[in-house]
Amino acid sequence: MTQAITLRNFLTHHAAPDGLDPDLIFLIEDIASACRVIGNRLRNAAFEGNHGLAGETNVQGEDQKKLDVIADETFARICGNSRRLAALVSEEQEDAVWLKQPEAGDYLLFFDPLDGSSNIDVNLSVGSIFSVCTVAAPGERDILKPGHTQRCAGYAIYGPTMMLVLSVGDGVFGFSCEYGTGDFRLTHPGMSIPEKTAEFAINTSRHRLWDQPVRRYVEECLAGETGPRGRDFNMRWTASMVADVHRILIRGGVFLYPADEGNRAAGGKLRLLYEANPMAFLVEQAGGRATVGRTRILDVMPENHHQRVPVILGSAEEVTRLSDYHAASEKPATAP
Ligand SMILES: O=P(O)(O)OC[C@H]1O[C@](O)(COP(=O)(O)O)[C@@H](O)[C@@H]1O
Ligand SMILES: [Mg+2]
Ligand SMILES: [Mg+2]
Repeated sequence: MTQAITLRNFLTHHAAPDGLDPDLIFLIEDIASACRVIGNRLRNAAFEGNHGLAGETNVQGEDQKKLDVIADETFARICGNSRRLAALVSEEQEDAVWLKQPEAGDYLLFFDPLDGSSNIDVNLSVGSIFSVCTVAAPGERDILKPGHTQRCAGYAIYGPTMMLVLSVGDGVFGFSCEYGTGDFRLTHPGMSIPEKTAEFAINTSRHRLWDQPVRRYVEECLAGETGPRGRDFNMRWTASMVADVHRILIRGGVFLYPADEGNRAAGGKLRLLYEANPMAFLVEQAGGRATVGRTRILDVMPENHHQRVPVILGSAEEVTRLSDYHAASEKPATAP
C-alpha cells in the first residue's frame, strides 16, 4: 500500500495553487505538534493524575479541568515561538497575549485548547479548535476579525484515531496521526458535506427554552415519515462540538446550538472567535452552510473577545430550511 502524504508535504506542495507562506506552514506545523502533545497527555491522564478539576474558573466563569489548563499551556508553549505569530487568543485567557510588535501579515492564533472537556472523565471524544487570521496593518492590535477573513481553520479530534482536520481556503483535508511515528498523514482528502441529510444534533434537554423556529424544525424531524418531512430522522448529541462537527463532515447532518431563553442574555452558548468561526469556515469549505439563524456566521462582526453566538451548521438544505423558518417567524403578522 502506498504511504499517505505527510502534513508537511501537503502544506508545502498541495494545499494552495500558489503555495502557502512558509511562516504559515511553520505555524500550522506547530499547531499540529501542540495537538499531538495534548493527545498524548489525554491518553496518559489517568496515570499522570490529570483527571478532574483544576480548582479554578476561567474568564467565562466555567470550572476549568486540569486538562483545559494543560492544553492551554501546551498551545502557548509550542506555538508561542512561531516566527510571525503576533498574538494568542485562547478560551482560557481573559485577554489576548501579544508576543511581538505586530506587523502587517503577521498571524493571530485563536484557539479553544480543549473542546467538550466535560467528556474527558467519561472517556469520550474531545478536541482542540483553532483559527488563524492576519494583522492588516503595522502596529494593529485588533483581534476582532470577522470569520470570512480567516486564513486557516481546523481542529484536532482525540477519538479512537487522533486526527487533524483543516482548511486553508481551498477545501477541507483530514490527516490521521500514525501510531508509532506520530506523523499526521492525509487520509481524508476533499472532505464534503452532503447537501441532504436525515440526522440532526441538538441538546433536547433545552426544548422548553427554544424559540418557535427551532421548536418547529425539531418537532417536524421527530414526526418522521408520517409528519410534514415525510421521512424518519436520526438524532445524535455528543456534547463535544468537535465530535459533532466531525460526524457532519464525514456523513452529513445538521448541528444546532441556538439562542434560547436560557442563554439569550449571554448571546448563545458557543464562542464566536474560537468555536463558531473556525467550524463555520470548515463547513462552508466542505460545501455546507453555517448561520446564527439567518445571518452567515462568517459575516458576524465580533464585538468582544469571548463573544457567544447561536450556531446552526451542516448540510446546506437543512440549514436553509432553518433560516427560512427564522425568516417566517420574524415576518410581521399580516392584517386579516
Ligand atoms: O453541555 P451542553 O449544553 O450540551 O453543551 C455542549 C457544548 O459545549 C461545549 O462543550 C463547549 O466547549 P468547551 O468544553 O470548550 O467549554 C461544546 O463543545 C458543546 O457543543
Ligand atoms: Mg469548546
Ligand atoms: Mg474548551
